[in-house]
Amino acid sequence: MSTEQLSTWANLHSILISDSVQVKATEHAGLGLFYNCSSEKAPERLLEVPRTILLTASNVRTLALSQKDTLLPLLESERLLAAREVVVRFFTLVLHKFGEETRVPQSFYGPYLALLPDPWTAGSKAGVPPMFWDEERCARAIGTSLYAPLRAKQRKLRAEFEELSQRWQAVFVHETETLAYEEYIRADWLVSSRVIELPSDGVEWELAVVPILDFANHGSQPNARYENTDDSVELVCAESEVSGSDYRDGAEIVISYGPDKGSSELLFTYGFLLTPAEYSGEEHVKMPVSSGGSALQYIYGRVPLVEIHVDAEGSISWECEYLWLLCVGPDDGFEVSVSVTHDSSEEIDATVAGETLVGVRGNEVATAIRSRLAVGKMAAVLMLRRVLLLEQLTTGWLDALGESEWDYSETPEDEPIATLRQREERVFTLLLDELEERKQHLAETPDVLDFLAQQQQPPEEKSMGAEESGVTGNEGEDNEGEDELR
Ligand SMILES: C[S@@+](CC[C@H](N)C(=O)[O-])C[C@H]1O[C@@H](n2cnc3c(N)ncnc32)[C@H](O)[C@@H]1O
Repeated sequence: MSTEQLSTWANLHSILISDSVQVKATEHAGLGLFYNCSSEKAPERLLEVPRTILLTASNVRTLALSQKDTLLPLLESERLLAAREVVVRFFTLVLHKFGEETRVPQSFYGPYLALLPDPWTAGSKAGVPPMFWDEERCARAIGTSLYAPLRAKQRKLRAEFEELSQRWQAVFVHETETLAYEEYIRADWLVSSRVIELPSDGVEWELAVVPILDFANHGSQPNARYENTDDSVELVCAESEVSGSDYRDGAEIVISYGPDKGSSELLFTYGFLLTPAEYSGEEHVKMPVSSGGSALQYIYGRVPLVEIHVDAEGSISWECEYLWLLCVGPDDGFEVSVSVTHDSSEEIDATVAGETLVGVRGNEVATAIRSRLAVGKMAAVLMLRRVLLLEQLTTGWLDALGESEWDYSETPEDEPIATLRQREERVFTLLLDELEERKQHLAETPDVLDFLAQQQQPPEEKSMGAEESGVTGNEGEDNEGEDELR
C-alpha cells in the first residue's frame, strides 16, 4: 500500500489533509509529515481528523459489534481491560498473519495500517525501542533510569499476552499458527508511541491513536502542535516557529511528544534519543527509591520517585515527596503502625504529630509531615536530612552506573544506552554538586547549629532540649551517616 492509497482512504473518511502536507519517508525512523513546498503558503490548519475515526477504546468497542466472531470475543476479559489494552488487542488482531494474509486489507483502517512501522525489519539498532532488545542489550541498561521501568513493562506485557493468547486460541480454534509474543509487543509499541490523551466529555480524558497525525515525528524545535475540537483533532502550525524558508524548503513537520520527557523516557517509549545536534542538555531523570521498607512504601501508595530536572543552562532542580517520609521517625512524631484486623487483613496507617491518618496515602502523608513536623527549627533540620538522604541515593546511582560489566570500548556508535549513561551520569554529578552546596548552607543555619548543639549535650540536658523543641530524634532506617542530626 502507498501514501496515495492513504490519501484516498483519508478522503473516504473525511480526514482533511491540507495540500501543503505530504506523508513521506524521513531521516527519523519510518514515515513523517512534510511541508509540500509546491503550495503557495503554509496554511494554519494542516490536518483535521474526525473523532469518529480515532482509535480509542470506545471506537474499537463499537467496531467490534460488527466483528462478532473475531474482535468482539477478543475484547472479553474477566477483568476490566484498560483503554490501552483494548486498542492494543485491536492492533494485534489486524496485524496478525493468518497464513500468509493479514487482516490489514479488509480492515476499515487498511491503507493506514499498511504504513505502520515494523521494528523487526527496521534494520538499524537505533530507533528500536528497548522492549524489542535481547537480554544482553537490556542488561546494558542496568544502573540507568531505564532499567526498572523496562523490567516492569516486560513483566506486565508478558502477563497481558498470556491472557490474550488463551482467549485467542479459544476464538481461532481452527488456526494452526498461534499468536506470538513479538506480535503483541509490536502492537503495544504502535499504541504507546502513537497515543495521545484527549479530553472526551470535558471531564474525562481518553487515549487515542489519531491516524495520519500520528506520522508526525518529535522535534526539539516543534513547528506544529495538535488541538482538539468537539468533533476532531487538528494539527496546526505553531506559527511563530515556522519561518517562511522552513516552509519553502519542504521542512519536516515536527511536534513535541511532551516537554518533560527526558532521554530515558524517549528511548523507553519511542526508541530514540535526541541527536547531539538537537540535544540542548536539558534533561529529566526519574529514579525509583527502594528504601524505607514495605510498610512505608505501602503508606506512600505509589512507586517513590526522585524527579530531577536540568535545564538547558545547566541549572538543576529536584523533587521527591517520599523523602519527607524517609527523613522522620518516631522521635520526630512520625510512626507507621501495622495492625491485623479480624478478617486477617493488614491495616497500615501513619501517625503524624499524634494524629493517626487512617487510610491516608501518598503525597498527603508527605504534606502532613511537612506542615506539622517541618516547623520551627525542624524545618531546616528536616530539609538537611532530605538533602543527606538524596546525596546518599545519588552516590549509589553513580556507583551503579560505574559498576557496569559492559565494555564501553566495544560500544557501536548507534548504541543509545552508551549515550543515555553519559547523560544520566552528568545529571547525577550536577546533582551531587548542588546537594553539596545546599548541605553547606543548611549546616550553617542557626536552627541546625542549635539542634546539633542540643544533640551533643549530656543525656539529661539533651532530653530537656529535645522536650523544648518537641523532637527526640530520627530512627529512620536509611539515615546512617547522619547520626549528628538525630
Ligand atoms: C508517533 S510515531 C511517528 C511516525 C513514525 N515515524 C512512523 O513511521 O510511523 C513515533 C515513532 O517515530 C519515530 N520517531 C519520532 N520522532 C523521532 C525522532 N526525533 N528521532 C528518531 N525517531 C523518531 C520513533 O520510532 C517513534 O517511536
